[in-house]
Amino acid sequence: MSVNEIQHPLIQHKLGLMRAQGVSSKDFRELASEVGNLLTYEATRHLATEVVEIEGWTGEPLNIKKIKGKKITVVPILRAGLGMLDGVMKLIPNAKISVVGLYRDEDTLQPVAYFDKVVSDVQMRTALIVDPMLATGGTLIATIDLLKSKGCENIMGLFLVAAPEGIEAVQSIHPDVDIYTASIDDHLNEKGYILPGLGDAGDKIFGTR
Ligand SMILES: O=P(O)(O)OC[C@H]1O[C@H](OP(=O)(O)OP(=O)(O)O)[C@H](O)[C@@H]1O
Ligand SMILES: O=c1cc[nH]c(=O)[nH]1
Ligand SMILES: [Mg+2]
Repeated sequence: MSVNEIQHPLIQHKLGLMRAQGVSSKDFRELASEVGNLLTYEATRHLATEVVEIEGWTGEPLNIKKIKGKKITVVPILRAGLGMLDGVMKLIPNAKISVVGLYRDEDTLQPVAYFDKVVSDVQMRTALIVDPMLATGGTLIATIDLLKSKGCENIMGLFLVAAPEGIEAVQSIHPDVDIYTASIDDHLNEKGYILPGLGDAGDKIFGTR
């Protein structure tokens, strides 16, 4: 498993704006999408390419590079993952989308699964899980369990913010999954919120509460 904290100035600048007290839902949503886009650029850096011959604009044969072999399915985790989805899809518009729905029980902090619609050929694809927050890791572990139970073997996750506790939990159970995040934050508080974190990302994206 590789854990990648992306230090790009654009990502750090945009994430900093998201952390401000009183940030509007409109700004938070736009920034979540933009950082999701930039994280996708980083996470796809190592996709294999192959050379194929085409007819170039002069009519002469020309060798170009195309992304090779395995295709991607993007896996947004409802609800908050939807806030990053359009930014991700702008870079990989032909990817299939596998939606999963889980929420974290506020008292037990355990993930509760309520929906999944995973593409039928997920075993032939790289899954790119998308969620703003990796806190205790329970939601991510449950999502990876689901994808693996359907035969998916290549899994990556994109997160705006990740807690060290959650990364460690995921690493101990799913050491093969690569993580890309804009920030590994400090710690979880007693309610399982990431500090300094972003607060409740789902509520900010959807304007609830
Ligand atoms: O790592 P964990 O401790 O499992 O917590 C992370 C999960 O919590 C948040 O979702 P939430 O339960 O708030 O659902 P929502 O997206 O519907 O707001 C977040 O978007 C992750 O899915
Ligand atoms: O800090 C956190 C932890 C879980 N879910 C969130 O939205 N924020
Ligand atoms: Mg939430």
